[in-house]
Amino acid sequence: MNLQFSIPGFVSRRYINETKGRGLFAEKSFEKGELIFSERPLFSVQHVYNRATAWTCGNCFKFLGSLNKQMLHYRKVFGIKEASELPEFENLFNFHTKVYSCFAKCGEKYCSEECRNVAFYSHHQILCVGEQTPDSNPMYQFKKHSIETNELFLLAAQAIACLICRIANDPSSDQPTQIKIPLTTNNNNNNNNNTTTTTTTTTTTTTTTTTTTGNSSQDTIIQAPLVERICNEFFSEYQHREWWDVRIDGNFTLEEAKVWSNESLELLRKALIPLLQNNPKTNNQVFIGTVLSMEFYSHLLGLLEMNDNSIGFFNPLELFRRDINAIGKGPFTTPPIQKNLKDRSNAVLASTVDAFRQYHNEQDDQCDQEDCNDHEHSHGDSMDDDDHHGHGHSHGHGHGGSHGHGGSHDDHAMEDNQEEEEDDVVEEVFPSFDGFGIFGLQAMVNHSCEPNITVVFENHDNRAHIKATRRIEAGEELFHTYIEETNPYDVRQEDLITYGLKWECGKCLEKI
Ligand SMILES: C[S@@+](CC[C@H](N)C(=O)[O-])C[C@H]1O[C@@H](n2cnc3c(N)ncnc32)[C@H](O)[C@@H]1O
Repeated sequence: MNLQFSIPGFVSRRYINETKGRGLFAEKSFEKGELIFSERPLFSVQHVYNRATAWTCGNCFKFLGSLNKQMLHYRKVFGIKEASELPEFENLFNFHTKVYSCFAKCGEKYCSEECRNVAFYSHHQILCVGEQTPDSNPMYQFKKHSIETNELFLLAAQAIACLICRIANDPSSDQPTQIKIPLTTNNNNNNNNNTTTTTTTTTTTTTTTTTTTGNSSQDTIIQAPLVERICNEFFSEYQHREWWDVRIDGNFTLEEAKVWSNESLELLRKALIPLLQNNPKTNNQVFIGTVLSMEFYSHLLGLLEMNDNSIGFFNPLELFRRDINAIGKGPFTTPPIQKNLKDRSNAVLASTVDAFRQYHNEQDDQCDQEDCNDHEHSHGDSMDDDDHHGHGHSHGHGHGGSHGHGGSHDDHAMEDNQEEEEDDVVEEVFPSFDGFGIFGLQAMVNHSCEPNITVVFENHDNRAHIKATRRIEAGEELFHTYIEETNPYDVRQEDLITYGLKWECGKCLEKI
């Protein structure tokens, strides 16, 4: 995790004021459509609901295999026994990756050895449940609980696992020192001066006793300057509050958030404590007590909730299906494919297309029955070729949609989507990848209902590309939208309440 707060000559982070905190600013002018910067997430996960129906690499999220392998995978998911394959021909959306299994055969797949290694050594070795794990396994229980309550716990576990891996692998981490972890609320910390209006957790290895200061912070013991650096860089650099102070909306109550967090942390402790005690680098009571405390966990969840971004891009099979049938406005194969190839391809795809259509109908019925406002992951109608804004997603039950900070789906998003006709929507049969994560620089971008940037995933992997939606002058602040900015004023204000603030961009001031 290398935090980066500027790209010299392109963008830099600046402190604005107490209300807004910091923002990201252009250091040079950018033309409409120009790439401002690209970045990979620090932590990221695929939405659970999306896992069976978007078969992607567990590290970079690229769709796995090839068009044919994708199709065979979904046939297996739906129990379709058919052997026909797509004909070979040059297609814009054709691709080939290898498929590697996790070392421990837990079911996770990767597109390359490099992706498998990166995921395993950065966090997966801590979170992997292996093959044929009994239901009683605490990590299995933790994951099950996250799926049933809130997927944000999965992202938090990944962040904690990354921290543990870094400590465990750092050669200097057995040199104890005094450290301060700014866990308490920080909203408006200055750019370089990371002062918080808070008390901090002070640690020393000279004693194992814990004392309480006048401000209820604890003197605790943690080893290693590395722990300090990691915690400081993370907690000082991003806004955070306790999770239940960040976003409680119609999807879950404050009480639920507290109960779930307690249950979740208890399971995580059961899973991780034996592991931490087994490694001399991490076997420190105070370290364990701190990173697995409710104070740490609730702030970590709050930090993730306040700073996450959605990640989404099309399934190449869907692009292929649209391409051969000239559906939507995407780039089509040139020259157009011959009719016999098109017919053959459609015939091969037919059973999987039918199975997905039925699946989407069942999902929609279930949503209707449950009167659920959680499943913004619409399969289709909101997904036309040009506008993938607001492809909201839920972080499991009750997380209720992402902050939706940007997250246009792919390279078609830069077209003039404002001019898109309301009814010009294209059915999405093969589901897109849908996930969320924390991006170091994007997390510094503030909201406006008149954004000047958009986020696209044009490589069809987790690398976010930030592009200008209009000409941006040097020195201007970059804004993206956390909500569906095309909604009317009242709806936007309602949506913004979940962020605990009222925004006053030009559009809102004029009540447009
Ligand atoms: C993803 S962070 C953006 C970076 C943040 N300003 C910082 O200093 O770390 C989101 C938080 O920034 C603040 N924020 C974002 N846009 C804002 C705006 N237009 N006006 C005021 N505060 C804003 C809110 O506190 C929000 O919860």
